[in-house]
Amino acid sequence: MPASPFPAVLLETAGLCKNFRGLKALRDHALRVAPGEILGVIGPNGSGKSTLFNVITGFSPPSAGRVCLNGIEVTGWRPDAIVRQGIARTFQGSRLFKALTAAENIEAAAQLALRPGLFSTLLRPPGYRRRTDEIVAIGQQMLDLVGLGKWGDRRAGDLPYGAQRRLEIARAMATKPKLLMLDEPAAGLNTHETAELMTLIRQLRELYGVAVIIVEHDMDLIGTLCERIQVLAQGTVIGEGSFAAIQDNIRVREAYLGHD
Ligand SMILES: Nc1ncnc2c1ncn2[C@@H]1O[C@H](COP(=O)(O)OP(=O)(O)OP(=O)(O)O)[C@@H](O)[C@H]1O
Repeated sequence: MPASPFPAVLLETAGLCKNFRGLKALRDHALRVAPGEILGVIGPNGSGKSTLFNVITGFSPPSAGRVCLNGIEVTGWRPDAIVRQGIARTFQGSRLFKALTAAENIEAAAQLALRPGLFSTLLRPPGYRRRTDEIVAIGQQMLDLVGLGKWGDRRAGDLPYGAQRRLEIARAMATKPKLLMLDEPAAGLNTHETAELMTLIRQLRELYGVAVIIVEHDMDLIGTLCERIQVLAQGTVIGEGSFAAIQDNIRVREAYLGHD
């Protein structure tokens, strides 16, 4: 694996495998992501990108290997514990609470990260009120950030599609992640919305120092935004480097770019 141009390591996977009965969806995966880095993961359909996200974020336990965040091994942890450790994600399809308002969607996520717990909710000890205020403030801050500041009271399900996708990112950011993982964030967006999305992702890194891993089929977005790209095919890493380097990589061309 080529060395990362960033010296520090935030996320590290090693020997990561995921088998579904006979199918090896992920084989001996290894990756290092630095704080604040924007990394793209690309590959043909079925190459293991979503499986990688699921294994890192605790939605699917790996068959072998390890995942470490800031030197702490989080392999096999529950998704909520991984969120509290500092990894947040979005999904390919929307997983918003459609009947809740935009603000409530974000506040629910902030609550998970701040962990008020049943005790606090029932007994409301000193500090409870402050924490509730903090959650509402985070919610508004995140809505403003993604351009939905005036839409907090709208039902999430009533928002236009592009706004729902931005709300998903706001919800993930409300957990104050060190690493944000976006699964096909530009899917279904038009050119203008995709450009806005790229600006937003850069802002998130600048304002919060968050590292971002993006799975995306939109090669313009990947080439414009990502400092480094990892390419998967049939669950295996077949290339890694700058956009120019992976375009020149013969294995990548054969497995992926040649299919355009
Ligand atoms: N829960 C599951 N049970 C069985 N097989 C699965 C499961 N999830 C994924 N797979 C298989 O694992 C392989 C990798 O799938 P994955 O969804 O990770 O690919 P992907 O690169 O994200 O694809 P796409 O670009 O189409 O989203 C595929 O062959 C898929 O059919």
